[in-house]
Amino acid sequence: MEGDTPPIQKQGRHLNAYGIPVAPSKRRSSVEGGAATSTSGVVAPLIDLHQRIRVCVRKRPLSKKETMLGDTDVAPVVGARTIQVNAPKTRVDLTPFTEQHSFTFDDVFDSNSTNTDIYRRTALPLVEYMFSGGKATCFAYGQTGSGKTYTMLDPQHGLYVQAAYDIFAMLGQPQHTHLSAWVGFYEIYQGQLYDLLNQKKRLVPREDGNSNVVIAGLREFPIKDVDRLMEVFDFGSQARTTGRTGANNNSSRSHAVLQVLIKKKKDSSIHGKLSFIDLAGSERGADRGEANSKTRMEGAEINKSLLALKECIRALDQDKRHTPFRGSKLTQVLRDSFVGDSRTCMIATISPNNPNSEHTLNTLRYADRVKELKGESDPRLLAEQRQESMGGGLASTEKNNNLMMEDGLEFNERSSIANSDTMWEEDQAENLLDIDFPSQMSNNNALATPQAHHHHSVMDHDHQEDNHHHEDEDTLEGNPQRQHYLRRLSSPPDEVFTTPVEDPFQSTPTAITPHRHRERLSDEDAMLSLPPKFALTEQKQQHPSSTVQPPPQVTVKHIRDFIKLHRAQLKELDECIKLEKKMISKLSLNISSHHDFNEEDDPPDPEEYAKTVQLYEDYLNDLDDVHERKVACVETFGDRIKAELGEEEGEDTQQ
Ligand SMILES: Nc1ncnc2c1ncn2[C@@H]1O[C@H](COP(=O)(O)OP(=O)(O)OP(=O)(O)O)[C@@H](O)[C@H]1O
Repeated sequence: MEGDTPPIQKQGRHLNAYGIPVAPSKRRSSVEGGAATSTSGVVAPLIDLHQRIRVCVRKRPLSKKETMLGDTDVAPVVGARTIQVNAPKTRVDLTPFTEQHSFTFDDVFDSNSTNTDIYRRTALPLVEYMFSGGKATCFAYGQTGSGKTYTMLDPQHGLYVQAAYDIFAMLGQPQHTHLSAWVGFYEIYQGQLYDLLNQKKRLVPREDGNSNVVIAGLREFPIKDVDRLMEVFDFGSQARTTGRTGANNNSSRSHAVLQVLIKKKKDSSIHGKLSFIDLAGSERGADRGEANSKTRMEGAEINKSLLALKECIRALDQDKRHTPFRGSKLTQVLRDSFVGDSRTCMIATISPNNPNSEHTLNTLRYADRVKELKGESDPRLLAEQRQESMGGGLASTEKNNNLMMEDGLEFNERSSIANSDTMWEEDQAENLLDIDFPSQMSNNNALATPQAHHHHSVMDHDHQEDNHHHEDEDTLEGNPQRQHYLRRLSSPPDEVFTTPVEDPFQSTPTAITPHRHRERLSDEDAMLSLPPKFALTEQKQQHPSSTVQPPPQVTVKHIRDFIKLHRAQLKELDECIKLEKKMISKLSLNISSHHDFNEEDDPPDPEEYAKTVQLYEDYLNDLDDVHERKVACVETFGDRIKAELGEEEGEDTQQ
């Protein structure tokens, strides 16, 4: 496929992710950087697969149809971490030119990469993390038709199937015999949750007193092997909302969340959680084609939630104290998988053909905003490489994985990983989950459906929850009709599920207050954390502009830190304003270069006019992004000011 890439024209400009020209001398190619090239056999660098946030890109091959239409591949992978987009453009004098953009991510997978290659560097570390007692999320983001479902939920090779093989292999290990796997599958469509395993029953996300997200009414199933998981998954997939868009005849119009839980057999308390998310297509206006208003509304809702997701992960990557979870239902339900000691892996999927270059750029910019790596020489990447070359700092799991990859073992052979307990010792020491999840569970589902309880803060007040029932594991195991589970799945709940769930939180009063939780986070990040609640001395000062008590003790270091934060905030706003100025210049230059646009009597050249309108649309989309960035910045800083003044924080800040 790479051979199809058109040569970059001489007059082409090299731009960074945001379209700002980069001086040629500063460009780094994979060759310069010593990285492998994009052809088969590329070995991605041995980076830390256990970072809190990983952002990877997957490029799919050109489809037969695209090849027949003569489309070319304009997105060459130029290193294990860098991809370029050679966007075809036309100057105002109609001469064609190419805009070249470069992006660097934790991993870039070329079109010849298999789902297994991708699994090894994305979901496998999350599976292991889940067994260590953590919460993790793996999601695919990209334009409609770019391969999200193929990557995430393909019934043969999707990451979830590959993960399932490893999960069951690990459950078979002696140290895990006390654990069992459960699965739930739901979709988020137009801001509402629907259970894909229970006749699309409407679900309500709630939050318990310990900041755990509980999906009220979600039916979860104990899973014994991969076959059963696939059967359950197939059943749920058929219920998923799809539609036809201008870009894909079978487009996912909802976000699908496949939630795998590892529970302790003795009390069904949660040991670990891994969510696979196939996001709805990220198409923008032009893709909607002749779409009706329903499709447009779907598109607007999808865009809103994707924007919220981006801002949340970005806030986490930058260790911002304020994470705007309330921006959408998607981020509300993922909240507990993002806070605390969690792991997130995003796979941005792209279509490499020239007609999709603008969408590809949008996807890559989105991914770039989530985790802003500054080229292959980014200090974060170099630090990891240094660690590797010194032979230290890598989790033993990673070393094992890489050794195994070199050995060419299959992923299910890898599952018999030795010493997984010791591999995760360090993480277990830091694990917050023993506190996040109630430890004294009844025999029932921990996350799925607590009954109404005074510890819950309800996210969605619109709907009353239904009584939750769940399938008794022993009953199912001994059931001779097990192979007919599909029929039972579609039967009314009471036929199958006879054990009402007790409220797990009833017997476990709140173990930790949000306040205590916050204190723990503040240890992690002294700079952005709250000041130590001002409790160290008796000294009292009255702040002139506030009725609440100001900090009794403020150290010079504390003030310096605050000034630093203030400067950082101004810098961020300054960058936003610079970007906006560039955007304005680009658009106004285009308009003023067309004299006929100003002649009222003379209609402008329709082709040029259409290009300008397109430019205007791009400008608005970019403006929207920059505006969100400013809002996030101002809100975060506003929270910090409030905290300095000793005022109460908003709900979202209590992680
Ligand atoms: N890496 C790949 N190799 C081969 N075929 C692929 C690959 N990625 C995607 N495809 C094919 O491209 C088509 C579109 O992929 P898919 O349905 O996964 O896109 P999507 O991003 O999930 O779209 P939507 O958001 O509309 O649901 C499918 O026919 C799929 O089989």
